[in-house]
Amino acid sequence: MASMSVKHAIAAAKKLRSLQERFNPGGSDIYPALMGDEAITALIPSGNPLSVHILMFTRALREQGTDEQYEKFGRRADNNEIIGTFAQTELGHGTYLRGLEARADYDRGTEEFVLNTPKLSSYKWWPGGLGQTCNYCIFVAQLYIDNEAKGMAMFVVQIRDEETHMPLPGVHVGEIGKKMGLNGVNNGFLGLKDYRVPRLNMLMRHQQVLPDGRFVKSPVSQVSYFPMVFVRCMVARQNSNYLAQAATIATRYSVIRRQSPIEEGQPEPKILEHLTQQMKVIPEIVTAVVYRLAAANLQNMYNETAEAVYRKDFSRLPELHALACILKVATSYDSTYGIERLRQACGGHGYLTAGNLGNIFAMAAPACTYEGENSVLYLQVGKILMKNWSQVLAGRELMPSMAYISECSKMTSFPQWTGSWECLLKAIQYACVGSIRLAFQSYNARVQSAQSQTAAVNYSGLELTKAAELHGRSYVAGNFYQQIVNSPNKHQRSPQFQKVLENMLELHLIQIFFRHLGDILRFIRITEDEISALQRRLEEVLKELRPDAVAITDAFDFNDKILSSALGCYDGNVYERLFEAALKHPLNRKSVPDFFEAHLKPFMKENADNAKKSKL
Ligand SMILES: CCCCCCCC/C=C\C/C=C/C(=O)SCCNC(=O)CCNC(=O)[C@H](O)C(C)(C)COP(=O)(O)OP(=O)(O)OC[C@H]1O[C@@H](n2cnc3c(N)ncnc32)[C@H](O)[C@@H]1OP(=O)(O)O
Ligand SMILES: Cc1cc2nc3c(=O)[nH]c(=O)nc-3n(C[C@H](O)[C@H](O)[C@H](O)COP(=O)(O)OP(=O)(O)OC[C@H]3O[C@@H](n4cnc5c(N)ncnc54)[C@H](O)[C@@H]3O)c2cc1C
Repeated sequence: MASMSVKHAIAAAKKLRSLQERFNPGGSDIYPALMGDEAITALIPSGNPLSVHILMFTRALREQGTDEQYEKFGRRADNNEIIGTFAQTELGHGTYLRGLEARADYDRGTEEFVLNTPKLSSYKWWPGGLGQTCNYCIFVAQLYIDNEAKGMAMFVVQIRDEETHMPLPGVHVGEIGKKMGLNGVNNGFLGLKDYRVPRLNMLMRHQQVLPDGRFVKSPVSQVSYFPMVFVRCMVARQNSNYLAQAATIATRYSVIRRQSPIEEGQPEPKILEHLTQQMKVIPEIVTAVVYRLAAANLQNMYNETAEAVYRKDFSRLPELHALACILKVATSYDSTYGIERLRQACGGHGYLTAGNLGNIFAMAAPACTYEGENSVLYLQVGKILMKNWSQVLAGRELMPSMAYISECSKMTSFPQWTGSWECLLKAIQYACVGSIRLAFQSYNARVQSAQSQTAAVNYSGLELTKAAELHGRSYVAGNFYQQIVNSPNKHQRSPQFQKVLENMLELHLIQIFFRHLGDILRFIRITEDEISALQRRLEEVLKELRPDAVAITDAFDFNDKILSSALGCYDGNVYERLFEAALKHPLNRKSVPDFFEAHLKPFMKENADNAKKSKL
């Protein structure tokens, strides 16, 4: 599987290169490469072994290396003359980066770094493509000068000979084993023993080690985390795509499959006529659209911040970090749960490999873990919200994406309930700010009682997580509202199209309201009649969107090859394709399976003989 994936990935990368040269000749714009990576990944159901090379290795060289280091390594990496990965996680540590054990000791005598993974737990473990594909990596290690720890640093390390692909002396590298999915990616392990690299192999755009061993600290240590921020932005885009693929499959299947009359004596309807089926499928279509728009916003913000960082302006880094964390978490959680809901909506056939929903789930699910385990990132955002609440209490302005927190903090109570979109959006924001206030009371009480920040974060973790989750909901719903109601190009839309978008906004806001009704009722009084009115509107908007469901998912424009699903094929010949796939199963090559003579027949005969004996 790994070699097939590499073959496909290389073919697709070549295609990508020719597209780039045509649309972006000689340019360094990474965006076409990402689209290419997305296309490559989508075409290789077992995952793209070049993803981390494209998304992390090449970018780290460009963003963390000096111009000279880019010329020496980055250009060859961009041109796929060398293939690398990003080796940060270890067998013993993934989240707590300050606990990483791999070390780089500077030898000023030879102006080299001596790299070691001192224990088994120090081995790099997980990096994509590390097992067999890569011949280089970015090796993340704790930097030591005269045995004094200086923090994390990144090193360009060649791990295999460029001609023979043999692991170099001092390198122990291989595949970590079978996974739930993505088995074409050859995630690998890497051990280094007294492995020497020249001083100039340490990426030194932001921090330097001078020949005599003097250390020049980075102006902002967090900029070394930038490669992770980028992939978190990409995960938001990629996982909204996975959800859109699954929604397309389940929608198409739901208008082909007929089951169970709704009225006695009537013919069996398409299953999408059942209201409960609409509630399983249509909100997921809308969620895919909502996150795709949020991810596009985040990508623009990433590009602006990356340019600023390149100019040594780090001012927007904290806001990008917060948004990249919250969107990576929200998109990966909601897409993973949504794809499973869509699989269940396809009944038994949803469980068939030919439907491909299981594989889409297996591709989407690890995004809840890689690039920052989701609950750790929720806590990251919770900590940032605590800092921002202190700013609110001090009367200071907040970053734009958190401005609503200031506005809500000035409200002494929630205004008269109207049930309008603005009211629903404000209710989610108001509940978020209420949760932040409660979390801050707990957190601050702990800090005031002399608990350390990390301990206070841990013991306030549940409330911090809730506040972070509601902040994500507020941001995503607010972004969708702005795009639908206040977009500058709204007047270029046909009235029919605008109506479909407004129906999607209505569904998203009501769905989020009901999902967080408990959180909202803690801070806002809403009557039973007002809640029942929203229930009616939910049922109504599902009915309104039902005729548009297929057109919206067709607009995602996934080729049958990308969906790779007998349930979601464009021509709708589901049963024929299911049967065609079944007949291809190896067990159907013979009428009598080999195991009959070898196992089944003797087993049944033994039971028959025993039965006869027991009658005698
Ligand atoms: C086409 C699209 C395809 C997309 C699909 C992707 C395919 C590729 C598949 C897989 C690739 C996977 C790669 C990986 O998994 S790489 C390894 C990822 N590992 C992590 O993300 C580690 C997660 N751990 C953390 O983030 C840590 O908790 C930590 C780094 C935050 C460090 O924690 P700690 O030392 O405890 O520090 P603090 O929490 O106190 O933070 C310090 C300070 O720094 C700020 N900060 C933290 N992180 C960042 C950041 N990323 N950017 C900017 N700023 C950051 C934090 O807010 C604190 O700030 P302060 O309070 O103002 O001091
Ligand atoms: C498919 C896949 C691809 C990957 N690709 C790469 C790659 O290319 N390069 C790379 O370097 N890494 C890669 N990784 C590794 C990934 O980054 C780590 O798995 C991730 O950072 C989580 O770390 P961990 O696995 O050590 O889990 P841990 O950090 O051990 O987490 C285990 C549990 O402990 C909890 N926990 C940990 N710390 C805290 C805390 N402070 N507060 C509360 N709870 C906490 C977590 O929430 C989680 O529930 C990949 C992983 C996967 C699954």
